[in-house]
Amino acid sequence: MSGPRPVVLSGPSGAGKSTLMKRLMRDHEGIFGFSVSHTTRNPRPGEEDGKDYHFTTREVMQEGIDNGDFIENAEFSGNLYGTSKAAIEDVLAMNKICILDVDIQGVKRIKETDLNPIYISIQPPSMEILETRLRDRQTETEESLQKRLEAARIDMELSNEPGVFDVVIVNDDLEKAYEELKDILKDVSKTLNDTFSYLFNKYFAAIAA
Ligand SMILES: Nc1ncnc2c1ncn2[C@@H]1O[C@H](COP(=O)(O)OP(=O)(O)OP(=O)(O)O)[C@@H](O)[C@H]1O
Ligand SMILES: Nc1nc2c(ncn2[C@@H]2O[C@H](COP(=O)(O)O)[C@@H](O)[C@H]2O)c(=O)[nH]1
Repeated sequence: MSGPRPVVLSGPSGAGKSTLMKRLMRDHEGIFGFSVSHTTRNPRPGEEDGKDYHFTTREVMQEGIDNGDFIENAEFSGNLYGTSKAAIEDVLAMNKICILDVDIQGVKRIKETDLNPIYISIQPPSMEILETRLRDRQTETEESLQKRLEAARIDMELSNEPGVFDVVIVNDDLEKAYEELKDILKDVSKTLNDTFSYLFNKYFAAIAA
């Protein structure tokens, strides 16, 4: 795939990936584009089909997977999630930096492809704080909350293994985590291809103005 180098954001459910990513996209409109995943879970209040996710059924999604339409897919907390080739191509076609939000299984599968993204893990300060954030978000049943906490324990262990992520950000203070994320994207841009550097130059010229 051609175009600017994508960015994978991963980390436990409730760590703050969507919060950080939405802010990045809102503050720097036209620079970043979200790879809209498919999922078989039900939409949450306020979530829009085609914007937050492509909400679908297991049968339809499985058919797409069997047809080779997905670069990766995973079972998470009782539902199927996946990144379609079209989701990424749509963003790259607009010459935007593609941001993917995937779990640790997705990270492993993407490493087997030629996507070559920057891998960033967003981690919570502790399991206790993660649980509080997930409960306060009020999106989960007790059963799905427990599944997410179990997955989080595995994720937190794996994220510390050398070579899995390029960077790990601990999202304790939201402002600090956001600044760190912006700094990483700025630093990484120096080593990237011309298109990406061009976009970053455009981006930093815009925020300096
Ligand atoms: N630094 C922070 N301090 C306190 N609360 C936070 C912080 N960052 C995020 N939150 C809150 O924690 C909750 C979980 O954040 P968010 O939904 O962004 O997590 P996520 O990693 O995207 O989760 P998921 O993978 O389930 O989509 C939200 O209610 C959000 O407002
Ligand atoms: N492997 C993939 N994981 C994905 C994808 N889209 C989202 N996710 C991850 O799922 C969990 C739960 O998300 P939620 O929206 O139900 O809270 C979270 O860790 C996401 O990162 C995907 O396409 N592939």
